[in-house]
Amino acid sequence: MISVTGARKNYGDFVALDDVSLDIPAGSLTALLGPSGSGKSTLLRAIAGLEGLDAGRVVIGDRDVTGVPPRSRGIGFVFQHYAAFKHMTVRDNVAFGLSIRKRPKAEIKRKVDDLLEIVGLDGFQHRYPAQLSGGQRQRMALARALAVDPEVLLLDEPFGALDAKVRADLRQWLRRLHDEVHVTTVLVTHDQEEALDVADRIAVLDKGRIQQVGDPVTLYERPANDFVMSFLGSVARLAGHLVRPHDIALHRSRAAAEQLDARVGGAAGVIAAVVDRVVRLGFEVRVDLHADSGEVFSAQLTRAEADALDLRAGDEVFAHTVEPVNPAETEPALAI
Ligand SMILES: Nc1ncnc2c1ncn2[C@@H]1O[C@H](COP(=O)(O)OP(=O)(O)OP(=O)(O)O)[C@@H](O)[C@H]1O
Repeated sequence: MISVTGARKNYGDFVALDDVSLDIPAGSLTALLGPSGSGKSTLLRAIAGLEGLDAGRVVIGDRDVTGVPPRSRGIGFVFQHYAAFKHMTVRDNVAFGLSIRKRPKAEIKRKVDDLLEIVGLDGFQHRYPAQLSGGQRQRMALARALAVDPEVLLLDEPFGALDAKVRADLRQWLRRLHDEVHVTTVLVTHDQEEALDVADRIAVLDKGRIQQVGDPVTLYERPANDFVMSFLGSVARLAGHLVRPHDIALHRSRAAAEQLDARVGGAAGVIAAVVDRVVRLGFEVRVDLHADSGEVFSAQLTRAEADALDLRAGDEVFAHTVEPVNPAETEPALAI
């Protein structure tokens, strides 16, 4: 377990960490998620000891490491741009931490072979970093960080510089790697999809404060505030209420909308709106609308729902939110 208690960090007048307390369970893969400047890197660097705190404590396992230098904290760290030793082969880069600790040669060989296999670089040991792709280099960085058996693995946007497809592959790979090695891992990301996809716990930060901590489903379905809700997925504003686009139901008839809205107890009432655009996105269909009040919003329907409604630009519809008190009582909101 990692415990951060009452962490404060100021840069001049700017408050980067504002009384942050966070427990990170042993063996978890926890994401620190937030927009640029929210303090997530500062928090990670404080856990690593790369950043001193103005106040607060950091405990790793049963050791208070607050004043302890990074090299003695039992951590492995991977940055967005991994600074590999360019003149060393992949093998020597991964072995580096073990070599300087003067571990026996046979042990180093065994360990490096194992790690290269785990990170999928076992035919690449004799290459130099310049001969690897960006994704391979980050995997080498992870192998190197893991080589010294860290108690904690700290990752600061490790896939941030890679293109979307490689990022998506690597986060799946990181998830599998974590399931295999179980080292307590903290991942900094500004990408909600990455956090939801890979982490078993997410701490959402904004303006140097923790907004909510929980598992991905809880954060998505029961966000603590509007910030968390907006940051974890797309939202629409309907009569002043923030709702997920897939929690908006559309009907052709006002009476049907009112009847269903009364049944589910929707928060926003029934709103007359006009369809601006219907966009098919694979299995889902996004309907862009504007209300009589001028409010612009989007609803997300399944293809079957959209086909049944057969909407075109210019059509009038009646929208309400589907926020059932008891989901068991709710029928699919599609009475036309
Ligand atoms: N050494 C520094 N000197 C002054 N200000 C700093 C320093 N390091 C960070 N900051 C400021 O502290 C705030 C938090 O920075 P931090 O790097 O923790 O944010 P972040 O959430 O990781 O954002 P990003 O995703 O952009 O890296 C930012 O506004 C940043 O400008």
